[in-house]
Amino acid sequence: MASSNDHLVQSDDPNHPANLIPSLCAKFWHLGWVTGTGGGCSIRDDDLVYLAPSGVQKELMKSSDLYVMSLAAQSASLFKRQRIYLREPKGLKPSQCTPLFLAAFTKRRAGCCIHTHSQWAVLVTLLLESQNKNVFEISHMEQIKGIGKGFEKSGNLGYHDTLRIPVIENTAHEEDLTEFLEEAMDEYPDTYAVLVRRHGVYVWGENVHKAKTQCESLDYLFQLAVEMKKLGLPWIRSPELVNLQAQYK
Ligand SMILES: CSC[C@@H](O)[C@@H](O)C(=O)COP(=O)(O)O
Ligand SMILES: [Zn+2]
Repeated sequence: MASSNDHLVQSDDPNHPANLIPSLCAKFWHLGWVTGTGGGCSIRDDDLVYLAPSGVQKELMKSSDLYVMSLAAQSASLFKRQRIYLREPKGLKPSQCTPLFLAAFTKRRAGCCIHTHSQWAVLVTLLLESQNKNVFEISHMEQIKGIGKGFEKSGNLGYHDTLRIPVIENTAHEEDLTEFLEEAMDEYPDTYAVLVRRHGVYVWGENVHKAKTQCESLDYLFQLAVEMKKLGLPWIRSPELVNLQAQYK
């Protein structure tokens, strides 16, 4: 089966998922999102899901290293943990993030899901841990407008909206995060991301462009939040300040 379906990862089109995953991961490595083999990215093109191998240097991946599966065949399988691949590269194992990426594809019909080990995301989860909180909230920041309003909703959040990103606790094995990620999606149906304590973040979007720009906007906001905390500035603008602004309108 493996070699017969090599055509699934062979294309001259730079926007083909099999070419995009390696090129995106190479870019993400420079941002510190996928260093030391951590993190990754998966793309769904209609029923086909493209996945990276596990434990490889994600910035050095080639299209021939990728796994391909049918999403429908996956959901139809009686044995959810048994995965059927249309294409499997030799001598590699599929990413441990696979069930988490599949959750974004099946529960939110995402076209792309990115997992980063960004230190900004990790630091935000640590700051929230010290406050006993399991949701990141920030308001009145222009970059919030880079995040969509939610699943099956059109348009993006506005400047006056509060962005909320749930946090789940880390587990010893990546795949054990799946049930908690799914629970967070149910509790926050409009979220496009879930932070993982002391680990990183999963971000998705309806297509590659949206997943990438939302991940960039969130990383920007996580970094900003860490710097604000250092300066003693609150993440939610206080009502007093809102009143003060209204006074001088
Ligand atoms: C530095 S090891 C990180 C892994 O355990 C995991 O968290 C991860 O993000 C990547 O898993 P992988 O199976 O290599 O795709
Ligand atoms: Zn990870």
